Amino acid sequence: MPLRARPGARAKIWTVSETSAATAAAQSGQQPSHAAVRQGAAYDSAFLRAARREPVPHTPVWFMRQAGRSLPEYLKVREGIPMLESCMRPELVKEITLQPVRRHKVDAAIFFSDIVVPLKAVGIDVDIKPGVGPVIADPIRSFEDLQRLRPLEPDDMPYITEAVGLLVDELGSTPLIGFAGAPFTLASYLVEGGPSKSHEKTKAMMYGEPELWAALVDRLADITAGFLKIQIEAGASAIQLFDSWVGALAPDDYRRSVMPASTKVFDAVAPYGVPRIHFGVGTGELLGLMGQAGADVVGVDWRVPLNVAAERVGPGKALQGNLDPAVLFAPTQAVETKAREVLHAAQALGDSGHIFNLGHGVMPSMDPDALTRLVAFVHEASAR
Ligand SMILES: Cc1c2[nH]c(c1CCC(=O)O)Cc1[nH]c(c(CCC(=O)O)c1C)Cc1[nH]c(c(CCC(=O)O)c1C)Cc1[nH]c(c(C)c1CCC(=O)O)C2
Repeated sequence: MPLRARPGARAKIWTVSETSAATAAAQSGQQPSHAAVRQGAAYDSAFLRAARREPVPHTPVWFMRQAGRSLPEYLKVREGIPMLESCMRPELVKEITLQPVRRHKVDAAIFFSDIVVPLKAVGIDVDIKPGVGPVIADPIRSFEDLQRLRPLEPDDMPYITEAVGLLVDELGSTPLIGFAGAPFTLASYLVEGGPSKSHEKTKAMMYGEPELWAALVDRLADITAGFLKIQIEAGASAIQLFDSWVGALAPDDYRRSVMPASTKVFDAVAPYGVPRIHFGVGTGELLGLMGQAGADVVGVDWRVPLNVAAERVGPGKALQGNLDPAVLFAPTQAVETKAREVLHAAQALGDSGHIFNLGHGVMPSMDPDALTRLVAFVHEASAR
């Protein structure tokens, strides 16, 4: 099916070379920054081309949570080192980020860190408990508590700048995806004090104390934007904003209470010209709004077929997804049948504009070989 382009759509935003950070800098009469020159090495990769909706030799593929516990080599290098400490060791971050690239031959690396790392950098007492997730010692529940959420300064995370720099040097033409947690998902951890299924305290604040809520997500937007800027300045050539838990909200509540903060994040990084991906779980009803918040690529979980997602998101944006992660536990032939269905549904986007991924992250108990086989299959089945 041909690309659908409507008048007034941002159809060309990633299709012209002047959107390259280096060229943009050159046109404004400035010397291209170090970051822009580094991004140039990955500029023509299948991943970045697909994100810009340009023709690709094959559908690019990477996996959320590709760096982590499904890999024995990860468990080995992490032995005895707490999660958050490992995020502050640049050589270790480099090694863990590269592990899935070496093993699976994925088309992009995702920076090994965590969405709570910038919260720790501004002084929040947070830990990541194995098998549980982020736990906050003193949850944020009042205006007074908000004072603890100071803005992130450019020099607050030298270990991130160093790790991204090491990685970009090593990755060459393979793009590095930087990421951050979106304001709603970070707010949920901060208000609940830890992982939550119902987000009850978070929603109670959102509905009951709208001014406090607005101030909270606005501060988080600044911290998130700061974390993304640090990664882009150091050489990340795309970013993904994870709003993992925002699927818990109805569209009107998303529009009123979350979208302004997420939009602020996307607007803050727009001048860099790197593709911006937005993802959440169970967000079928929010896909259009999440695109409107400022994403160039909308991540889709497995509950909505990509051709339906394309209709909901509208023209001018690429899609990422969306194989049910649990499919990886089935025999190879079933995995390939389901992966082919994803590729087929993506044809609604035309010959480009699709990045293959799982509908959520790799699970710790997954067989790494099944992931390696899936990458090869996607490359082969989508070769043009
Ligand atoms: C919600 C969320 C978090 N962290 C993240 C999200 C958004 C993505 C999503 O929806 O999955 C983002 C994240 N966390 C991690 C990455 C690294 C890059 C990658 O995707 O491979 C990324 C992108 C490493 C990690 N982050 C974490 C691990 C596991 C740490 C370990 O090895 O013990 C890794 C590799 C810890 C973590 N941190 C968080 C959770 C829920 C967990 C898992 C808790 C558990 O079940 O043990 C918060």
